[in-house]
Amino acid sequence: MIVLDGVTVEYSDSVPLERVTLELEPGCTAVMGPSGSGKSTLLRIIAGQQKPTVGAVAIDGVAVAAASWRSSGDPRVALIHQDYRLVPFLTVEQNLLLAAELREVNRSAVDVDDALDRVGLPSAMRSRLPRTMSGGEQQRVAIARALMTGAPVVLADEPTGALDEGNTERITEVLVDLGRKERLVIVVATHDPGVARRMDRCLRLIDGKLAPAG
Ligand SMILES: Nc1ncnc2c1ncn2[C@@H]1O[C@H](COP(=O)(O)OP(=O)(O)OP(=O)(O)O)[C@@H](O)[C@H]1O
Repeated sequence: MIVLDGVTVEYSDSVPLERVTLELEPGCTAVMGPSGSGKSTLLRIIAGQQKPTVGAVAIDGVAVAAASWRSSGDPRVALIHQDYRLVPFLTVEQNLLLAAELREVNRSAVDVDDALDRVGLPSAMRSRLPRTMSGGEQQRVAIARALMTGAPVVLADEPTGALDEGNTERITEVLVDLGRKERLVIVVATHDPGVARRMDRCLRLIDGKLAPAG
């Protein structure tokens, strides 16, 4: 379980998160809120990519590790972006293996076909370059890359923001399955009410504060 305790993020001219306290269980949580309400900041804080000004974040009782010269954040968390961020000159397989290597995943746990299968892509796609794939396929590769790390927490920042309706549906389905069937903690920042409805729970941020549930 992820616990945020009184998390505030403050810059000289803005306060993107203010005293946010919440618990996130395995399953799917949507985070909605207007542009600038702090959704991406919240995901970066959970991933350890940014330190709160005040407050604490822990996963299963252990404080989230901050990014350092060796890592981009806590190894228990994988972050997926709207624009996929695949390495363009590497094949699908190489993109996935690179993620496992950077996270120092045990070789016996590295299984490219399994990761592709879990996001509904055929193993024949292993040798494709990202530019030869549709946006929806690339986003599925980005999710498979997150799975390669073995992280029990997968955060997705607007994962369907650049996709059409059909691909939005497919990506949402993949994330929902990972939360419900595999019991990963899935947190999805989204502007799409249709995506949020599919999740188990929806949080709302307004000006950096958590809106009351309901
Ligand atoms: N490094 C920074 N320095 C100053 N202000 C920042 C910084 N990073 C974010 N902010 C501010 O924090 C606020 C929240 O930004 P954030 O990206 O978390 O919002 P968001 O809800 O994800 O927005 P969107 O839906 O448009 O992606 C914004 O007002 C933004 O300008």
